[in-house]
Amino acid sequence: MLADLRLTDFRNYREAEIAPSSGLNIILGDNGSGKTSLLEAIYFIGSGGRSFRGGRLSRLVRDGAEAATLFARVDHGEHQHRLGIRRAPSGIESLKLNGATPGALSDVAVLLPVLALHPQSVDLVFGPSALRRRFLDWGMFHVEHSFLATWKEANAALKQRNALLRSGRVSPRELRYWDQKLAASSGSIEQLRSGYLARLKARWQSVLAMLAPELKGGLVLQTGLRDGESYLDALARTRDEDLRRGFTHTGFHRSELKMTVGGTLARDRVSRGQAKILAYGLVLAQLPLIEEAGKICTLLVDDLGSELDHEHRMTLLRFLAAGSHQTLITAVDRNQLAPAVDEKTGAAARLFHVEHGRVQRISDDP
Ligand SMILES: Nc1ncnc2c1ncn2[C@@H]1O[C@H](COP(=O)(O)OP(=O)(O)OP(=O)(O)O)[C@@H](O)[C@H]1O
Repeated sequence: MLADLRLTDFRNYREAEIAPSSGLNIILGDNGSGKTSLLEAIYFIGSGGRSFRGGRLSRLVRDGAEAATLFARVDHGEHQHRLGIRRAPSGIESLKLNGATPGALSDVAVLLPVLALHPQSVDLVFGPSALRRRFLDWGMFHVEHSFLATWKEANAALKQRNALLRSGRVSPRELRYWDQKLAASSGSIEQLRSGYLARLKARWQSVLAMLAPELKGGLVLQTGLRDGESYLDALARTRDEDLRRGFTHTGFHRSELKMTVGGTLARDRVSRGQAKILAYGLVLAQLPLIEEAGKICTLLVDDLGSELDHEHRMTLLRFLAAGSHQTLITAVDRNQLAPAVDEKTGAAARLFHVEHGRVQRISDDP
């Protein structure tokens, strides 16, 4: 959970600080004031250097500045950690965790599980399978201890196998070696994925039952393996094509997470508003799974209103306001959140106002 964040030269912020509460936080401000950028900065830390906005990451650095820096204090279990990231237009320049340099961005990201609801969330429905697979893997990264090591192993085997395929001098013995490595780690990942997916799907369906009971959602993981086929068999089957194209066509990296509604592929059937509910439901379904693993999620909610009708928006807001996780919601004004975030729930929220890249706390909340 985020205790506080100081950002320098990030988007339109020259220098700003925010200390959100552990519950509901509302960030108010006019169009273009910097609300999304604030959420984006938090997401950047928790996602290991990504943005939910799309576009070039070099644009995160304020115009004319050399680099953006983010310093955060993060409560994780009993401990508080200090995280620091400096990002130049060309890439991450330095990374600090409690004053030392961590081995990888994932060492920082694991301390701050962030989930975001935002206009591009619909990509989880309409976008390529890789996005849904990454989303599923994000949950496992936080929940399954063995996932990261297995995933790194699988990735390394995949890279080596692809390099060998492209080398033009393929030794059958070496190829068999990488087949075995890739098959074993792909099998372990799929096993973890299917266990996690069963739990995620159950949660998703109960969130949907509350948000939009007319949407009967289904999620299926397709590995591309034929009936009774192992990964090793499949790698042998696609070997000739792999050699021809210099690329591995079978493995953990090719699994498809299919989303259906009423038995039809969701992306061919639903409206944009419905897609938003399906996608938001999927994001919200991760929250309890992360919490069951003893972690507290930070949920970032940007521009909730767009494309949702009043009733769906209010149901969603009530759900968010009642949650036990740390939530930051942006809005142009408070009326957008009323009556779901009413006087009672609103009084428990911490309010911030953003103007021209400056953040000001405007409530004396708990
Ligand atoms: N690299 C950058 N340097 C300086 N300013 C930037 C940079 N990138 C974006 N901006 C500006 O930052 C401002 C804040 O954008 P942001 O999307 O955070 O606003 P917002 O408050 O979420 O707006 P809205 O309510 O319209 O969604 C915009 O005016 C944008 O043009």
